[in-house]
Amino acid sequence: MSFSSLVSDLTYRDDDRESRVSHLSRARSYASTAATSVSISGDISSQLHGGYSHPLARAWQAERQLTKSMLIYPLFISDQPDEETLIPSLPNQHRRGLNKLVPFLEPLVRKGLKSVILFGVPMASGSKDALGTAADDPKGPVIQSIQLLRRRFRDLFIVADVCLCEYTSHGHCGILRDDGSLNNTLSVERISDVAMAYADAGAHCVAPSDMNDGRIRAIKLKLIEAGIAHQVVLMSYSAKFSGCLYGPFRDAAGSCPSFGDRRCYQLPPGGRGLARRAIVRDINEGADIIMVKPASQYLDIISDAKELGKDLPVAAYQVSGEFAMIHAAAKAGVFDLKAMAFEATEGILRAGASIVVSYFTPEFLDWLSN
Ligand SMILES: NCc1[nH]cc(CCC(=O)O)c1CC(=O)O
Ligand SMILES: [Zn+2]
Ligand SMILES: [Zn+2]
Repeated sequence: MSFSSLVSDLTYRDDDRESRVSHLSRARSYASTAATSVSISGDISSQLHGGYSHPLARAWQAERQLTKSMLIYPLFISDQPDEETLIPSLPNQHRRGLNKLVPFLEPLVRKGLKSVILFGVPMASGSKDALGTAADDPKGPVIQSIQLLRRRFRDLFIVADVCLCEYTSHGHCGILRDDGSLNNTLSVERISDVAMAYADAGAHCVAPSDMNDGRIRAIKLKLIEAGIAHQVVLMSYSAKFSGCLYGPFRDAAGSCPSFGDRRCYQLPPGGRGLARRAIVRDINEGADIIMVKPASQYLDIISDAKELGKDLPVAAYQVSGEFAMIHAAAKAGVFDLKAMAFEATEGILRAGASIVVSYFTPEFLDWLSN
């Protein structure tokens, strides 16, 4: 038996401690008698298996290991206080009213949930208009839930997504000109007002996902002017790509554009250069965290964000389509759900993210406890 076949034999018996030990002593005695004939010069660096033979040693290979504090859980908050509706295209996820929020979150917070991101969903007829007035309605779902969650969960970090598409009659992420294109100036003015309203209500973090140019600077300036810039995190969805992965979210939030698409403000999937420019711009405008979205299809962009903003945390949003796709494939027997959820997330962390927005958060809280 050759030394190398003995070693691979050992590897295959990794789980069987008894036989592993006896093989080990055989290997040692073989190695000592064969020492004169085994050349150890030159190719020592070819021996890698030893470095990851144990589960803990395997975990140590990752620069970053997933922890509960890296996770942000998206919540869809309806303006109907008692609503609790399953979203068919987004497995296990619900749209919930204010009265359903605390009972739902209590067990998750007990399991170690650290952060949520809030999306308001106005269901009442007539609540949408051209300016997205409902977005910062003090009686609306986002402001109400920020106040409720701040009161009920002292340590929960509350992120408010800032956009208009859930609240506008046309479903676009800003205020439109007559020709249907975004009026950037008016949109930035409105978006920064909404962000301020959420920060005033007590959001720890505001996260504009609208993609209007210059909104990070506008929000930062208003936060400074109001004297609260020192206690609010500004997380920019800097590199948000248009594509087909937001479908289930738009079902959940009722935010599908009534005409056209978002290709003139969200980035084209091939636009790596544009993404890099947007990331640099948002850092210069005062972003505290850079987000890349979607996640798994854009790992190069996550790694670019980490390179360009090496002193900022990078967040990645594993979006509704990525989540639904993993569920569908697991259901079809392609792979095990948990294994894939970890593999996808490990890829996202490896690329450079240290914050992950994920619909898998409740599952991860269980999986990371064991
Ligand atoms: N500005 C809206 C918004 N904020 C977060 C998401 C996507 C999240 C997901 O798909 O899970 C979207 C959808 C969109 O741009 O249409
Ligand atoms: Zn939007
Ligand atoms: Zn949004």
